[in-house]
Amino acid sequence: MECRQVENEISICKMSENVEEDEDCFGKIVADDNGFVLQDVPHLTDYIKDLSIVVQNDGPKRIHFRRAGPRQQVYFKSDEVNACIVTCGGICPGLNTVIREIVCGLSYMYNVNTILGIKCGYKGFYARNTIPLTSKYVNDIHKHGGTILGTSRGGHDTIKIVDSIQDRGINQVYIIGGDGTQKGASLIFEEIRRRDLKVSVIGIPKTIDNDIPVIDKSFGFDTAVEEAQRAINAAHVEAQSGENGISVMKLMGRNSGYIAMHATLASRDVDCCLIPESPFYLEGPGGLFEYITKRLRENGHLIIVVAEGAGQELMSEQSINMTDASGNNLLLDVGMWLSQKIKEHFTNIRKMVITLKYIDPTYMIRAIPSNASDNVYCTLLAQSAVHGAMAGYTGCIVGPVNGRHAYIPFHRIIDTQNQVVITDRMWAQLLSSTNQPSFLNPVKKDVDEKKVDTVTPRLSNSPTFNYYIDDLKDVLAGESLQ
Ligand SMILES: Nc1ncnc2c1ncn2[C@@H]1O[C@H](COP(=O)(O)OP(=O)(O)OP(=O)(O)O)[C@@H](O)[C@H]1O
Ligand SMILES: O=P(O)(O)OC[C@H]1O[C@](O)(CO)[C@@H](O)[C@@H]1O
Ligand SMILES: [Mg+2]
Repeated sequence: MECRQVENEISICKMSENVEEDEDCFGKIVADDNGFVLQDVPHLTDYIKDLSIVVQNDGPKRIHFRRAGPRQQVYFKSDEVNACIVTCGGICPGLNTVIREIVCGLSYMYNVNTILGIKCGYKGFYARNTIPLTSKYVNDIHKHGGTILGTSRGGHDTIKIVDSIQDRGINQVYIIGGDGTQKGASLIFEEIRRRDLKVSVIGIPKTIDNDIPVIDKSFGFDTAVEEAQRAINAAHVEAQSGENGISVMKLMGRNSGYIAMHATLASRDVDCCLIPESPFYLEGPGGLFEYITKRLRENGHLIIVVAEGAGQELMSEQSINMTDASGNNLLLDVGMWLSQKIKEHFTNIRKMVITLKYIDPTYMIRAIPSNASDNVYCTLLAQSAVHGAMAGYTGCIVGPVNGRHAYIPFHRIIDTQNQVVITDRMWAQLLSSTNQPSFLNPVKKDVDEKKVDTVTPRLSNSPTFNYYIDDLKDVLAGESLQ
């Protein structure tokens, strides 16, 4: 019997003989037809035969995903593989690491030598030259921010892209990008499938906003939060040194306030964190101005971190209704607007002396190379992607779900966005740590009611809790028990 310990918890064994059930002291071993065995734990019903079930939950079954990793069955010969890699959307720490590790993974683990870099995002498939990628070429790229391939927004034309894939004889497509990119990847996969092409399409989710659902977190997020600490430190020094010092700092987060929330919790110097998921108001009891007054009185200074997507509904007078090339709404500068409103209120109306500094490190936190933990994470993602493509999986992204790397079908992640759930524990912890108002019970609202409908839904259920990796399925060499 060949046994293997998986992550210190689960012993999965492959039997050379067909053992159906066995007793091991007080443990149980149960085998299935494929030769996989479950090292089960004792249960009361093993020895109390008439034990009755008190609650029987017949609700819908939980969703499981196929675990990522190497497989016994590989569907591509090394010299047959013609792979390509493309990066799309905004930049993010770790892009180059993922590129490097896909190239090295293909080359070292599967002896693949034909890998093309597609230049400048989706439009590069039909409008640009390609870059031949080798392990030597990518050797040092993880030490640099950005993407060596270049990236872009817009320009997704499914037919032209798939024509180009077909014309070039590409049979593995690695697509690194955020929510928009993965929507585009899903369309490419569908067209490839419609044409019956032997082409694996694997997405590697990228976004510092951490807004991709299902996965635990996206790469680059940790690095961005860490870099934000440097800016918060500067904001703190400025605020501490000025008379009634107020620092307003804007961080990225179009629809999701994860960076702002984590940067606030990590720093302990931030007095107030404003995110898109939690509408706020300025005037009146429980409002931001009242809180600023209180903090200045107590502490002499204060730091506000605001996610770029927060408070958009408050800036009705400046509405621009414009989109970028990918169709994303262009946001108004909430940091600038908020700074102006605070100045007006305290200087003009309250006749107070304040020293306000507006700090905008938004691009600085995403233009850097990934930190150590993101590097490890990027490597695991890239290797999972390579194993998946070589094993013939397609139409999916790779990513960790409840701590285990998995293959997740595109359709699971493209219809929703991951957002901070303000009724969840983490936001509650942030409110307790900053002591800021929750803004949940406004006496006076500044919100332009007409605009509220146009903003992203505020409360969503955290989808992560509903997803599990089934340890029994697909753990060893990729064969499912079912
Ligand atoms: N619904 C869609 N269908 C097809 N392609 C899309 C779609 N949305 C976006 N894309 C394409 O995906 C690419 C990147 O999209 P986008 O600019 O929205 O960035 P993203 O991948 O969401 O990354 P991020 O927002 O984190 O920077 C663009 O080339 C865009 O044309
Ligand atoms: O200015 P750009 O490059 O369009 O990117 C800005 C956007 O990119 C993101 O960082 C996502 O990548 C958002 O937070 C932000 O709104
Ligand atoms: Mg996006």
